[in-house]
Amino acid sequence: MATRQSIQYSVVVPAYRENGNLRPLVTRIFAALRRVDSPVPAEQTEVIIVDDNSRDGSVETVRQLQQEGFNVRIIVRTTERGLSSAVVRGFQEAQGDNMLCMDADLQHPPEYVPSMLASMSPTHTFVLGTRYGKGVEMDKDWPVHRRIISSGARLLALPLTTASDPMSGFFGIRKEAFLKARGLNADGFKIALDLLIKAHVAPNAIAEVPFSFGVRAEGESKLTGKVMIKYLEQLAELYWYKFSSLVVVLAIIFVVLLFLLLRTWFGAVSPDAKQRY
Ligand SMILES: Nc1nc2c(ncn2[C@@H]2O[C@H](COP(=O)(O)OP(=O)(O)O[C@H]3O[C@H](CO)[C@@H](O)[C@H](O)[C@@H]3O)[C@@H](O)[C@H]2O)c(=O)[nH]1
Ligand SMILES: [Mg+2]
Repeated sequence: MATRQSIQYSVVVPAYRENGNLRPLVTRIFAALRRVDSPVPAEQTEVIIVDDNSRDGSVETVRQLQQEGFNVRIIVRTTERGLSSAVVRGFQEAQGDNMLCMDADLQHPPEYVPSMLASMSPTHTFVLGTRYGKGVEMDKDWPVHRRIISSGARLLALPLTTASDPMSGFFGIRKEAFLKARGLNADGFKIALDLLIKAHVAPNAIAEVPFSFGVRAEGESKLTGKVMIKYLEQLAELYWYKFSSLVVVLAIIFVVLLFLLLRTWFGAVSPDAKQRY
């Protein structure tokens, strides 16, 4: 097994009740990394599952995978819940300088992991798996209502970032960029968007990798109406985060202009007023 120092790449997987998906996920990730043309060595890569006390056999599956020689470990949280906070926890625990986040349910193809990891560098501190790139399409079985919600959510984020798919759950960030982010909103599902803004990732520091978003292999989605409301709250916070200084500057300009206008107006009126009395 790889030594602690040799780990350069960490794959963080938030997971809740995903036992059935963990074995195919981990074995496919390492199979992709062991290919001769992989740009990233399997020995320098670890997989971290962040599970919220699913108690569905996930711990036993990971233990079995470890015995088979896979560099995978599982963090079981018992007091916290939620996708974004699980990702943040995984990034905090990661040993690699290049950290990738992906879903457990195989909607993010494990075969893309090597190229996603290799796309990160000191100049490209963020890699984004995008469903809106050239030549890719959402899986044809993806429900229409999810496509509509996804497009609406993307539209609302347009003023915040130039990234083509900031809603994506398939993304990576370099450790040094992650450490710059302050006050992350770890509620909800859209941690990539929060990181893009709060780690101050410049547009030219984002590498985009188009991929086709598949359908869930097993189990069910945890994206509920509550998650969508949380997204709107997160957007409001990010708009304020990004534009509040602009609002303050505009308010100051407005007050100064108003003051000058009133002074000119009263200055012009008062001599007449004196003459009349
Ligand atoms: N630890 C933990 N993991 C969670 C939780 N909720 C969800 N997850 C894990 O997060 C991953 C994504 O959850 P899904 O429930 O499969 O989400 P989705 O509807 O497929 O949404 C995905 O696609 C969206 C784009 O349409 C993304 O915006 C979203 O982040 C996610 O990647 C899965 O591995 C799931 O087990 C939680 O409360 N805790
Ligand atoms: Mg899913």
